[in-house]
Amino acid sequence: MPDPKPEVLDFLLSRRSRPAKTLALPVPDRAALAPILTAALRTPDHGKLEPWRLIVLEAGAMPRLAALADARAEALALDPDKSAKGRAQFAQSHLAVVVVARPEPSDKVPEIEQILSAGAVCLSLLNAAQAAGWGANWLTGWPAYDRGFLREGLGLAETEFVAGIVHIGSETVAPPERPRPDVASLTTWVSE
Ligand SMILES: Cc1cc2nc3c(=O)[nH]c(=O)nc-3n(C[C@H](O)[C@H](O)[C@H](O)COP(=O)(O)O)c2cc1C
Repeated sequence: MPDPKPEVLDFLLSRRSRPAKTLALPVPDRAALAPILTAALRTPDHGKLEPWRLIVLEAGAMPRLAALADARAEALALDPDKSAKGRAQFAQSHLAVVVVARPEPSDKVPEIEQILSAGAVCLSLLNAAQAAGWGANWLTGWPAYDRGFLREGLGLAETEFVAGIVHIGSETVAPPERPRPDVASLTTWVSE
């Protein structure tokens, strides 16, 4: 017989992100973050390869990363709007968790499955943070794809990449709900 958990289902049916720039203090401390990170890594992982790792960016790291985003934007000759967005993601944040994908060659587990597992870590992290009462937002942005930023700012190896940067903090505003997908038009039922 099913063992329903209506509270969990209600949560999943109503959960939503908050824009990172609207997240404020306080943010979870290391003790409060621990179960959120544990839940995030309790993620389907074919072959138990653990093809991901986490980097927690605390408030003290943000000015350095914002300055590096500026420097990289200048080196890449990015337009001012794009440059400012890259900086703001770090300058305005008090806490973010970088989910790093690190797929490895495997005869058994195709790379795409390892990458999908990293995406699943991002959603689990988002859900766990929201379930714990925090606002959260899964972002990438150009710094997440800039090898110079990743190497110098986050210490990523060339084989690693960012699956997501999940910002976590206190909710201040609830913007209008975004339109949600039409399940019927996206679902095919096969019965014979
Ligand atoms: C891989 C990935 C990267 C994303 N990057 C950004 C981003 O850089 N900027 C942004 O505004 N939203 C970005 N989003 C979208 C938001 O995280 C999110 O989908 C949106 O705010 C609604 O989320 P919700 O369904 O949890 O409410 C990204 C989503 C994914 C899956």
